[in-house]
Amino acid sequence: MGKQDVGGDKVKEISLLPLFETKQAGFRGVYKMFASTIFVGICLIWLYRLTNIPRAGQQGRWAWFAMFMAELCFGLYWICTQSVRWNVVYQHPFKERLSHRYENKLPAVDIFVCTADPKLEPPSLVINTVLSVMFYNYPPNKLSVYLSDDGGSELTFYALLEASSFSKHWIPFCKKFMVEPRSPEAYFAKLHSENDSKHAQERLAIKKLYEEMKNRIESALELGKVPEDIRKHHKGFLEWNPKIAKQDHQSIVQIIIDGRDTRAVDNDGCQLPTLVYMAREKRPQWPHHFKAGAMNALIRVSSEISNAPVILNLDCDMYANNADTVREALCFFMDEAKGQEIAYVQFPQYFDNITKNNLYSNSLIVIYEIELAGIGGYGAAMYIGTGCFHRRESLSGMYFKDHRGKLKVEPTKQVQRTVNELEEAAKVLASFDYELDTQWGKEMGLIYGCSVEDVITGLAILCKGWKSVYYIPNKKAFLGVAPTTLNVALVQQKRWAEGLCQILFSKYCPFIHGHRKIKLAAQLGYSAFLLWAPISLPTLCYVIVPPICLLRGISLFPELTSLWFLPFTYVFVTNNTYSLFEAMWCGLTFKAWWHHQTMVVIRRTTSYFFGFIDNLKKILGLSETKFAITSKLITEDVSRRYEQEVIEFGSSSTIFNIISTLALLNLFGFVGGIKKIVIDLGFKDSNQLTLQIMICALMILVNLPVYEALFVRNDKGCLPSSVMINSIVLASVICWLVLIF
Ligand SMILES: O=c1ccn([C@@H]2O[C@H](COP(=O)(O)OP(=O)(O)O[C@H]3O[C@H](CO)[C@@H](O)[C@H](O)[C@H]3O)[C@@H](O)[C@H]2O)c(=O)[nH]1
Ligand SMILES: [Mn+2]
Repeated sequence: MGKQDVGGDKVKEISLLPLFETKQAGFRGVYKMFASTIFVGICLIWLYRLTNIPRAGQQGRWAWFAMFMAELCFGLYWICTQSVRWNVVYQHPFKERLSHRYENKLPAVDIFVCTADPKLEPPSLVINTVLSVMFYNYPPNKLSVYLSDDGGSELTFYALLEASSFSKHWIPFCKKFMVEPRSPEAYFAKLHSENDSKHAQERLAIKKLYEEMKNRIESALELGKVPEDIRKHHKGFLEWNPKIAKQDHQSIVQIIIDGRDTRAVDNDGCQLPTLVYMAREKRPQWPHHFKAGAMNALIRVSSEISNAPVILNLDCDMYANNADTVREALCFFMDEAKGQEIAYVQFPQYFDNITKNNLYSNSLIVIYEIELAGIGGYGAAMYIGTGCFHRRESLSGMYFKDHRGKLKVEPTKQVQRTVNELEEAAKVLASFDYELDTQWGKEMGLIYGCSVEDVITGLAILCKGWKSVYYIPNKKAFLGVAPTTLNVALVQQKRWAEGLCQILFSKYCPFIHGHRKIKLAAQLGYSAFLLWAPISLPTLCYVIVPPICLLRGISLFPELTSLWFLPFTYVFVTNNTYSLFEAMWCGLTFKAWWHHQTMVVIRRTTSYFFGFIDNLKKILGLSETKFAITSKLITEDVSRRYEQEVIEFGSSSTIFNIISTLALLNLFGFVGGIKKIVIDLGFKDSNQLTLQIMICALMILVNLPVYEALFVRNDKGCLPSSVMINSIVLASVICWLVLIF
């Protein structure tokens, strides 16, 4: 519509329309009523435990208390998980309105990509992410892409150089055919039907270029170094000498493409975005604070070079899938009424390599579609790392009350300074000394000392008076790589559980620090995550105590014929039916939901438990924060089993010994219980043990893949015989001890 067509009033009206809209999810009333009935059931269970305590001296008194404590914890935890379901909201940005109002006043955006290890995070993966963000539907002179390489590797640097040359072909190709996704690897992996059009021909040509580049990068990786003839072509390689190691090197900053340079153009003559390689200084004796340290160095280095008011952070494995994402995110920051107070906009983290039935339950889809949207409903969306847009001011530690005015449109451009000068200045900012005796890692930037630097930083920002938004776009904005083996998945979960629990005891505990800044319901919502590690204790109790008591014929649950039986069954059945319904609503299959049940038991009894223990150690000063990088490498053998949805155990870690022992314990308990009923009791009084036997039976069903890996499978991913022997011995000893004492 031309400007002439609309009267003055109409123009005004359009410019007053909000840039985004918040809609509440439906059926909230119905859900609240339904949840109340479960709550009544939970209270009845507690009442049953309190009114039926075995008398002193009677068998199973301690077991009874243990069950009561476990049910008390589950009940309270359930309440936390409700607060994320009462106020689920979904956001809708209007990018046309943004263009209409601000097309010539769009702010600059800095995009940070983090990588840490060329072996676990192959450079070809990293540059796919970089290439995917070099061309958004956004003015290229307003985009700057920074790669932080904590691996300090010339191989990654080399890959980035290759990517910068390739981008000159890739961007025009994407533009010409409106190609998406803009990660070449993901794009070429898609099936393309037409074969002889102009598009197809050009695709073949560019695919060849891409594959040649990938080969060069991969053979350098195999060689372990960049070939001499290539090294000669870029002065950047001079930074690497044989003495440089991952944990021991000076700071390196290289502006590979200078977006200010009018000669920095693609093959069509269009401007390219700025592209910067950074490896912050590392010395073995100094802690480097993992991703948080990298992000803080990036914040400073970028402030010297492009200083955009908005920052997007991506992990190296998470490519951009939607070219409009930047515009959509800006709708939130630039909304006239509510945009001012928004510190960050978090997108869900979807994955590209999830199997049909979500083996390992890695897609976290219910968390993304419901729980995080629920916390977002209270204006306190969680910052969960990759896929988050930040307002630079809030990320640099500014309080909301000190913040003035809108996003700056023109970044403070460094027009006069040469690339060399900028690089030298940036190197100082990326050096270790720079942070000494400053507030970086405490009050400024990402917070140090926690293995979920993101969540704790998000809370710190909210506590400074800012609000945040969680936004699920219709077309997925980013796609990443999820773990493909059980071990890697559990190590990742352990890191999360440990870090989340640490927040509970830190000064950023939402209940204390967040008091009056974050709504109570949101505080409870955060606890649903922060309590992952502690919830392992009641779970272990529920997995261990019933089978042990079965062996001795001690009854812990009401009889089938008693009315108390009802609340137990009601809570159990409705809760699980609801979770199944929720999973299916999010698009999961029944089998995926079932995998999730297996994974919940495995995670809670191992990862979360170890996370809890390591937290205690940390509190006692016995250990320090660690960060085990998630491997993004997939070997062919493993990948085949992953595709077939066969769980990959394949090593003999403590974790697998525990999983197998618990599975066997429940099997033995079940057998013992049946024997008790049939032989010892001759079916008399068997009602007393029914519920307990059912619980063991469920545990057995959930553990079927474990038995299979122990006794049936013989591929490389099965459980090694050492684990089989350990767990049989351990479970038998436990049973034997139970029976003789
Ligand atoms: O010393 C380090 C360690 C890690 N990273 C980077 O941090 C990112 C996340 O590491 P990853 O091993 O992939 O961990 P995940 O558990 O998959 O990451 C999730 O959890 C992290 C911690 O909560 C968040 O930072 C991430 O954004 C989120 O995707 C990767 O890009 C790494 O390259 C560094 O830059 N330096
Ligand atoms: Mn990751």
